[in-house]
Amino acid sequence: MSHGGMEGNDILGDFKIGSLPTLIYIPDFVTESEQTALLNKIYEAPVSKWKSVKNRRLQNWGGVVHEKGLVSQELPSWLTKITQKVHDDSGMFPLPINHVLVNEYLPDQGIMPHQDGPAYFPVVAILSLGSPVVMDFTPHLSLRFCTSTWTNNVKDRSSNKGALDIERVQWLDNHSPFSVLLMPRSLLIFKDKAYSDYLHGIKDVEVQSYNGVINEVEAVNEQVLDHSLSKDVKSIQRTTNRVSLTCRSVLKVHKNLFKI
Ligand SMILES: O=C(O)CCC(=O)C(=O)O
Ligand SMILES: [Fe+2]
Repeated sequence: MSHGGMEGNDILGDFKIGSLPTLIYIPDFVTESEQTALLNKIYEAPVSKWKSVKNRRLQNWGGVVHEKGLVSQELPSWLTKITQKVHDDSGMFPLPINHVLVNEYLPDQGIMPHQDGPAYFPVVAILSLGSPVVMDFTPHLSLRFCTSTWTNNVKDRSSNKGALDIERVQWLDNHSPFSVLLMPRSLLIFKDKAYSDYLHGIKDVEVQSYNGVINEVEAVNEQVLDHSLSKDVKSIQRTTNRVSLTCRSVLKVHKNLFKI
């Protein structure tokens, strides 16, 4: 099914940012009125739908994610409208999007650097609403480079240690931290290495610098429109809440808990 607007776009060609092959940033993915409609639906949900976690509140849609998969619940139609558009326009999801996490951050809240859980297929799309923020990506050394792992697993330590050290240094040379400015109504997608080799997080501060973000050109375009972006010092003042919709595909789906 096609949803207009993005037809004919070569997503990777037109919206890839930074040096990784699978990091996509699409500004203005939804309109102002779509943003308002989504926020209305999110805030119409009963208070019991919100779960408070450290430093933010969240709503879980699509079912409960366990280590062994998803005990699924149908997404409401106001959400499938957006997940279908994300799926079809991006062409980055081999499976339907069946899970959406809505995160709400007050201006001084963020999310610790983390990697998303193993139950998800390694691609994520984040729709940002409300206040702009900067998301930081930090290289995350895989376990095979950790000393304790190779000491335990590798029989011939002397010959393998050197090779592993070289590989480790090469890996670090190829992975640098970077940051992305997430403007309201934008969509960020990361997949494969951008998903597995980096932690992602948002600082819990009201003022953030966007100097050097890999999509800084985006900030320059938006300054005139968005008063939360200061031009001279390249900073964002987070004056309102930010609400994000994290869209993912869980591979294993169970219709009910008893079948797990
Ligand atoms: O709010 C965001 O942009 C990030 C959310 C996130 O990383 C997550 O839900 O795993
Ligand atoms: Fe995440």
